[in-house]
Parts: sequence; structure tokens; C-alpha cells
Amino acid sequence: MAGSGTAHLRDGDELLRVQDLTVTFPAGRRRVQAVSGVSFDVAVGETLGIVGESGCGKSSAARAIMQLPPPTSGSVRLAGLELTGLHGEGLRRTRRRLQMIFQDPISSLNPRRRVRDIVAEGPRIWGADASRVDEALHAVGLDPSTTAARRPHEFSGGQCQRISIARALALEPELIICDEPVSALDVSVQAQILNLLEDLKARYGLTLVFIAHDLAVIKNISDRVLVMYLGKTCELAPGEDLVARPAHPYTRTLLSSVPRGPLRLPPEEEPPESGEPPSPISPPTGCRFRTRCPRADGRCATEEPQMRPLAPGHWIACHHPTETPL
Ligand SMILES: Nc1ncnc2c1ncn2[C@@H]1O[C@H](COP(=O)(O)OP(=O)(O)OP(=O)(O)O)[C@@H](O)[C@H]1O
Repeated sequence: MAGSGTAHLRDGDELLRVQDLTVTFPAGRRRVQAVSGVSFDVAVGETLGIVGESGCGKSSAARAIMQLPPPTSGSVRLAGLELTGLHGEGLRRTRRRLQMIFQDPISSLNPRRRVRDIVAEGPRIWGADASRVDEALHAVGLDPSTTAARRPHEFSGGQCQRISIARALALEPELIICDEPVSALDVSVQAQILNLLEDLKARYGLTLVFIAHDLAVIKNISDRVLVMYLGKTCELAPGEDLVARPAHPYTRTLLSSVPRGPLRLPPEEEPPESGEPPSPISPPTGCRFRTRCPRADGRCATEEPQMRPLAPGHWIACHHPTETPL
């Protein structure tokens, strides 16, 4: 059902290329630097995880990729098509190819509409086959005969997230951006929704960008994981590699704070007590993590580290990476 627009692309070909993505918001006379020069790509059939603590710019980056609103600057290419600068019909046609699933499934569904109408809205706008609605509901594990005529408030949070996923699937998107899709759900339901997304990805050859603040959630579902801190990228690696050999001091801090994980930082790597992130209105010079980093020195204050390869497929933006496993 999904991915028909990428018929000319094969698994592993580049589907999404984000270059130098920058998003700022007005804050009085200054600007919040929510996303500052972020670059990455996503291959057809891949799941890219994006992780970082609250406020690091994950949602702003996701919305900028969707052009909701477009980024302040930078480039977003979908299967080679530049999305920034598209308007009117061109932008509308492209929107169908990119879908987003949000953190709060209940408030993202119109409470006055029936499930059938919610899922059918996209195909209806596009003049697509209405039988896709039933297929999409079946695909997410909902029986259309008992669910299609009901309204969102009659469902649990997990079921509402299934309806959101069906709504996205019905449009046969090439890429789905999942913005913290399980954070608002009970732990037992989280696993069900994660399993469902994995099943759908395999069945329909979906490409996913999966955003979370919890590495524990993201590491199993992602082929590669991108770590963000205060609007910048810190580290990018295959999920297993990132967990086994986290090299950026921030990634190591994130991993050691996973509640269910056995990972512990050695004392010399513990961040200083005043470990709150600085404001994105006036981020630190040089490396943005330096004010919380136990390895920071003078160079980190003056020279911004750029993403560079550390090992095959493993990239890092740090002057002093730690190459020992946790
Ligand atoms: N519309 C806006 N106007 C002003 N500032 C904003 C706006 N949207 C986001 N921000 C700010 O931009 C920064 C990045 O926010 P964003 O929501 O993208 O981060 P996030 O990593 O997705 O966080 P969370 O997990 O809490 O959603 C934050 O400092 C936030 O306060």
C-alpha cells in the first residue's frame, strides 16, 4: 500500500537528503536557534532514529522537513526533489508523499469525525480508492466493521495511535516521520505500537524517521541513530554501534541515563552537577555541549567541532571522543 511513489528507487537508494537545515523562531529581539545546520540522509527502506533530550530541536527539524513551516534555511530533498521553495499545488502534491505521526494521538485526531472519515480524508482529497480505508484499518490491527463508525474518544490512546498510523498509511506515503509516537502511551502499549511500526515497515517497504528522547525506545527500531544536542548533530551511527561504542560524551551521558539500561558512566565521565542544557537563544560558543562536558578544554570553547567519520558508518562532532566501549 505504501511507497508507490518510489517505484524507480531501490532499497538503499537515497530517499531523503537534509542539508544544513536551520530553524529559528523569534524571541523578543533575539531568535531561538532551534535547529542549527543539521545534515543527514535516509535511504529507502531505512529507519533513522533521531534522539536527544526535550528542546534539542527534534520536532522543529521534523516539521521543517514536512515544510510545516519550511525551514529558515537549508535544503530538504525527497527522491531528488527540492521541497523548500515549493508552493501551492507543487507543495500540496508533495505533502502526500510525506506523512507524520504525532506524540499525542488523541489530540491529533478530530474528535467530531468518525474513524472512517478521518482515515478517508486524505484519499478523498486525492481522489484515491476508498477501499484503502478498510485496508489501512486492517493493516494497523483494527476491524473496520466495529471501528469505522466510531469517534476517537471511544478509543484508548494506543488505538488512537493505530488510527493515526492508518490515516498516514492510507495516503501511501514514501516517508513517515514518527515524532515521539509512543511517549504518551503506557509501557505495555508502547511495545505493541513499536512492533506494529516494524511490521508495517517490513510489509510495505516503508522508510521511517523515528524521533524519541529515550535511546531505549529508539535503539531497537532504528537502523541508524542520529543524536542531537541543542540544535546540532553530535553523533550518527548504526544503532548497535552507538550503544556498544558511544563516542560523544553527550551520547554516553544519554545512554547511562536510560532507566532500564545497565550502563554506568565511570566517575571521570560524569557530567558536572549543574547539568542543565543552556538556552538555545544564546548557545555556547564552539561545542554546544562543552558547558556540560567533563572532557571540554579551551579548543572546545573556540572551535566548533564538525561531523567527521570515526569508523565506517560512524560519525561524530567532538574534539575529544571516547573510543572505549561503555
Ligand atoms: N513556535 C516556536 N516559537 C518559539 N520557540 C519555539 C517554537 N517551537 C519550538 N521552539 C523552541 O525551539 C527549541 C526546540 O524545540 P523542539 O520542540 O523542536 O525540541 P524537541 O527536541 O522536539 O523537544 P520536545 O521533545 O520537548 O518536543 C526549544 O527551545 C523550543 O522552546
